[in-house]
Amino acid sequence: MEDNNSNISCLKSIKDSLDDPHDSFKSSWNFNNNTEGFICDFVGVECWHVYSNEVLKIRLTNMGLKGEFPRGVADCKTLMGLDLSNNELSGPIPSNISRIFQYGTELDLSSNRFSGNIPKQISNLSFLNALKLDNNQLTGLIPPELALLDRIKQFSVANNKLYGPVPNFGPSFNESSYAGNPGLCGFPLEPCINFFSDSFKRGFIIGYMVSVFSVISIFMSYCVPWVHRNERNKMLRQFMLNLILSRRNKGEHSHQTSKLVHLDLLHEASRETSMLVQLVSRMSYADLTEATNNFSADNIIGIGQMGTTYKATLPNGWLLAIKRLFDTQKFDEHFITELKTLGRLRHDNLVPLLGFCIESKEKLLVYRYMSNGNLYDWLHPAEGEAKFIDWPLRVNIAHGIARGLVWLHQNCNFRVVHLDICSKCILLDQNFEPKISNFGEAMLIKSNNTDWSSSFYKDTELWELSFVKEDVYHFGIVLLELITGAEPSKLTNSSDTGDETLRNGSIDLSTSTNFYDVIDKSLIGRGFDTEIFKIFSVACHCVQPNRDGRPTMLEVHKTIGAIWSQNRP
Ligand SMILES: Nc1ncnc2c1ncn2[C@@H]1O[C@H](COP(=O)(O)OP(=O)(O)OP(=O)(O)O)[C@@H](O)[C@H]1O
Repeated sequence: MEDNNSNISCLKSIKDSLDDPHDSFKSSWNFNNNTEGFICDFVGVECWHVYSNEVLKIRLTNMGLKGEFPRGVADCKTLMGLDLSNNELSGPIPSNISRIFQYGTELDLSSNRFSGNIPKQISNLSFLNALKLDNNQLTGLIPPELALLDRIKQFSVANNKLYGPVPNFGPSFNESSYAGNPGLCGFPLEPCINFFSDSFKRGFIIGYMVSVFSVISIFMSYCVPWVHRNERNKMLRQFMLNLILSRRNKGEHSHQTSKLVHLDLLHEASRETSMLVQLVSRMSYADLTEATNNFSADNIIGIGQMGTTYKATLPNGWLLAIKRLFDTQKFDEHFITELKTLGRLRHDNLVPLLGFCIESKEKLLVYRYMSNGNLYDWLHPAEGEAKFIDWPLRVNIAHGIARGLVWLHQNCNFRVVHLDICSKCILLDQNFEPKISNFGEAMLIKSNNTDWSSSFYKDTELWELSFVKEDVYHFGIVLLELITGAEPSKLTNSSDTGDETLRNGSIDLSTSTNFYDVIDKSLIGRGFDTEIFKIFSVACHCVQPNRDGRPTMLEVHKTIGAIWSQNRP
């Protein structure tokens, strides 16, 4: 009886909240009758059973209805389908949609005037198999969390004003689902790597950024004395050089300096927190506890410097890796940096950061699970472990890491330097595709940044030399590790202390014994020696002490790609 009453008050509330200029449904929704099942005769109402007041579907379509999303549907506890398409409804899609339409399987709000962002909470509608939001005025990013809707069969957001990457749904939808949103990218549309190649898209994004930062930049250009800015730049320049010099030592000074630079960046990044919340969903501690079997020791994948990583399984079968940070403030900065960098980046060669959780003292980062673990463990298997990756796979991995780094350095709307590339932070998915992880040391700037506090990053020479070439160096070490199978610490020492074998790329293969001394013995004589030597030469370029002489990641990526394709069909 209580359910019946709530269904009736649900329909009453919908009737009251909508403007029905052509009297398409209101006159038929007559609440004077009180017999069981009377609401089932209402126009657009379908019940579970004609003799009971339990609403199954509400279909009010093509009626010229005006008003906002009828939040009263929350009282229709048994509602599974809501079709309000082809009306003139406006305003936002409610952010508490997952409570309002808890058991919904079909939601059709297409061809209306709904505006604002698509709420990420839609991803909590776990029974949803049809979501139609096309032909509205929706803006912003499509929440990547929508990819968690594992029952979804129909999906359309065509003809809105959305931008950014499309969600990585398991079964992908075709282009028509996304058409008419000039800023969207990623399969089945143009790859996001070309996001800035189209002038319209560029205009769209830059317009957005410029509007946000123009006030700040105008103020800073005219009000901050030039001398002051110059001195500050000099100081920051010194910071960065110190940072690079001391980073190798991993000493206290390095930590202090990096902290100062990070604080500056965090200050800048904090302006965009609202956008980040759209990208990385906040997950509940209770759900994550359940998914890891109460953080059971059996679920531990590994223990790093910052915390313990657990394998987790969601009720829908999705596999996650959850990094539970040790309870110390020391890692707060890493935690935030990881969220603010990796959280907004989506690329095939970056590990997807799906969410985070902060509850009392707990800080957790949630990633997609990479079933082949990290590259380091494959190159340095424990005794008795039968792990081996052959040369073609190694080149493919190198090529993928380079591709990811090129994207970070040059091709996205944010320029990012990782600053901690190593074989441990290269994760491998089920196909051994490499995914860069661990962005806790990373730095990020907008590519059209005009903010004075970051103007030193616009000094291309400084940015390239201080940071980008640091990533190139670390990538070179990973390449050497792939070629030699040696521990990275050994390689770092060799190149820093002047081992000519590793520092000099111009080794003559026909005469040199050095090359064969250092190469991983298991790779020799399998038809790839010349190719290995060429990659070795690339690695030596990357690790040369003179930063100026190191190639860019774009050059490295092209060279590896060319070497790779020369010998393969
Ligand atoms: N998304 C993931 N999927 C599968 N395994 C992962 C994932 N993320 C991390 N791991 C594994 O969990 C372990 C711990 O990772 P973590 O990043 O904490 O430590 P690390 O890589 O040793 O780095 P550090 O010690 O610098 O923190 C590593 O063995 C790593 O391979």
